[in-house]
Amino acid sequence: MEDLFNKVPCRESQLNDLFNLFGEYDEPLPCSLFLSGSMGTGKTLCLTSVLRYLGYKHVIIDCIECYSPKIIYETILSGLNTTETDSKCESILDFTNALNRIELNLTQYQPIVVIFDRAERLRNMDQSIICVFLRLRELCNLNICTLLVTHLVYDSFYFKMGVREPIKIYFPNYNKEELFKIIFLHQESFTQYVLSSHEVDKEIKTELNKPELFANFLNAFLSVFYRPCRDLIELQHMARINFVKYCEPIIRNEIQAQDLSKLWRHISPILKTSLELLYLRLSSNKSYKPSPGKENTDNMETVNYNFEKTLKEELTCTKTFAQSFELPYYAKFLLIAAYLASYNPPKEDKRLFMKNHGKQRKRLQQVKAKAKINEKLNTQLGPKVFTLDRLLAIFYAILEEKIGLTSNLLAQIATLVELKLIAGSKEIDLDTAKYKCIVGYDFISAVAHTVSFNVRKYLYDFM
Ligand SMILES: Nc1ncnc2c1ncn2[C@@H]1O[C@H](COP(=O)(O)OP(=O)(O)OP(=O)(O)O)[C@@H](O)[C@H]1O
Repeated sequence: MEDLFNKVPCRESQLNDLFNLFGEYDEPLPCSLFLSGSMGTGKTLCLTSVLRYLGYKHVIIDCIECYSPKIIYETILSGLNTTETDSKCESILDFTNALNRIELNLTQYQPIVVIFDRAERLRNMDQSIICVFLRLRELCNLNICTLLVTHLVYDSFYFKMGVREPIKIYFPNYNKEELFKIIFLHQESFTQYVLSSHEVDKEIKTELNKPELFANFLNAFLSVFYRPCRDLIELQHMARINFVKYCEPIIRNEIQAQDLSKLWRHISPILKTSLELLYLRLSSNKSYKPSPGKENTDNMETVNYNFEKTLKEELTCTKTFAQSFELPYYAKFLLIAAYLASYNPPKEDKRLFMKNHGKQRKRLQQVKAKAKINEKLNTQLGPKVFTLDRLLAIFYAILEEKIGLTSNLLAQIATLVELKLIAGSKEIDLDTAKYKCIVGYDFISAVAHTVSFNVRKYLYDFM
């Protein structure tokens, strides 16, 4: 058991609670438990470690994957390895009947734990379902315990009646010392990660393997990252990236592993820059490499500067900016439609967006006129105003699938206005609303790229 407590540090009280509640093999389990705490606070880890240690039968239901009651019932039954898996289980009655039938196959007091991970999703289902799960013990004769695991507090689960209050266990966020202790557990894997991407001689390898080096780095790292981020998973990810950078001057023999102040001066600007990348998970292919000839310490600042510049460029480039909005699928098409409406003359819409638009005769006058206009491209003249019905017409023309005009769709136009990607009124009025798309070509082509749409093909300027 000591081994388990060492593997899951800083969670002694929660582990003890779980051990006490689950008790001995032949003792009755509590009816239901409620585990809450922010993401990455070790809820799943503690629970699975305890259950594995005790050897209790358990089924984990991910409420995102099991999105309907039927799938939940069937996953529980198949998780219990019963012969009932083939039979259909459509309702609560079928489910409890099936549980009562399997009872015969199990030893009478065999403990069974059913875990609902991301249990907040259960709130979207019929209220009776969650009530049934919370008092499953009473509905069948099994020694069964239901466990809800969620990042919400208990008060966010509204029940009307018929609920037996579960026993609650709270997982608070880790403080700085605890985060240090947990990340430090994986010191070896961090060092292996550095060694896997660099060739180093034996002497340096010994230096890199020293726990003191990693401890020093982690202290420096947490002094910068602890304030803006408490998420263990993100911290581990950022620490992994930055530890490589911390070790690089040591590998290049530019800084001694013991020279803490030089190492701090080297890593502190890099840490500050990578703070801006928290949660972004940008591609790390552009990681900086010193160009040949820049191998002494004097050039280190230039290297750092270049690295910062690359990161800043990546952050400020239009593509990253466009993607950072994370627009939904139809909103992207609405924005593209708005761009096309702003930069194409309305009289060309028929030719651009309709399949059978008929032939257009080219009169000399027209050719001349076009040549004249082309001197000033629409895309350079700035956006023109368009009406809502024109926007919707273009939207439906460029969208291959046919979807209904719902209030959801119209609300997305209001969102685009709110995000300042389109200028206009937030009130959607088919008769009077006028809009203007205010994003540039680079932005729209980055957005269009994500939905595999070629904007150039539909722009009058490029015809
Ligand atoms: N005390 C700890 N000791 C060691 N590792 C930990 C500890 N707490 C969390 N972790 C690690 O953090 C990661 C996330 O933990 P876990 O999945 O248990 O969190 P969670 O609270 O269940 O998160 P979520 O709500 O997102 O499911 C895992 O990789 C786990 O190993």
